[in-house]
Amino acid sequence: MIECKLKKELSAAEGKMILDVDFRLNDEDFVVLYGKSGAGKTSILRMLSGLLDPQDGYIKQDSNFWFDAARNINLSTQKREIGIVFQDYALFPNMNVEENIYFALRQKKDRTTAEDLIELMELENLRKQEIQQLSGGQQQRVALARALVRKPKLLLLDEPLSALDHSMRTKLQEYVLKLHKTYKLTTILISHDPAEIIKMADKVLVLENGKITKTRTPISIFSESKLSGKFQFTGEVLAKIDEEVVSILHVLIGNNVIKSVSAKDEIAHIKKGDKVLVASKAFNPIVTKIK
Ligand SMILES: Nc1ncnc2c1ncn2[C@@H]1O[C@H](COP(=O)(O)OP(=O)(O)OP(=O)(O)O)[C@@H](O)[C@H]1O
Repeated sequence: MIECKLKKELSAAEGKMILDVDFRLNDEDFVVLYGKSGAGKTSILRMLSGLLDPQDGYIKQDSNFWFDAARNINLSTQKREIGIVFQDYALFPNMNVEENIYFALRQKKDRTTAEDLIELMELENLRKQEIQQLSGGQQQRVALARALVRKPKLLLLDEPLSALDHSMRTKLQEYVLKLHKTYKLTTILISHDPAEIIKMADKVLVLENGKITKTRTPISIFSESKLSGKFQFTGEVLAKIDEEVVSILHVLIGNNVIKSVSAKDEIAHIKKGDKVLVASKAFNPIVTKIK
């Protein structure tokens, strides 16, 4: 379990901002930090990893303190059991794939984990490749393998997939989930992409101006009503088509068929032939002249 209470004054564009957060993560949680640019998401990851010192608070992993302002405890990044991957791959350009992964192991000589990661991340054929010759997605696979080679408990991901195109991003999401499960990690991901968040996370911490304002499941965050559901129609389900993480309902309303996208588990109980109520959420009505 990771427990932390972090406080620090940051200099935001509009002036000073107090980052003041208090949260706890259970083992094997997959948590997303979600919020506007400048809300403090990266600062939280930097504090957890020992790259930025909080002014007050503590960070505790099980019974080990990584940081405790009151007792002057502040472990170096290397001594915290973390792996980090940033958006810019931060690999060593003068080393090949294998050397990048093995570099972190100089002290430990744990070849088994390194070899397991090379297999899991499907890097076998790229072992001797220079970093510059790799695609963005391949570089992030190397970065993920390198982050985990010392078997950390906590994986910190600062928008690692945001520079990748859609199909590469979808593939990398699978790799991240595979790593999360295989190594029983606690993972914190910064992401702005609702589809990615719904697919990956168990829990979302919403950050606004340095404070956590909501801790919820992804579905409840992204299906929150933005306006009252004034527009409501009843209809019959003609078809339900299951996609990767969502289901699409085809509903007959009057003489029209409308398609509605929902998270799979949210409408798991709905089947073809059911009568349903369709109500608008963030409704943006379109008006078309008919007469
Ligand atoms: N070491 C620091 N000292 C003081 N202020 C800082 C420091 N690092 C970052 N800040 C400021 O803190 C604010 C929050 O930055 P942070 O990078 O944590 O936000 P973010 O939510 O990750 O944003 P983005 O989504 O754009 O990456 C910013 O206004 C930034 O300028």
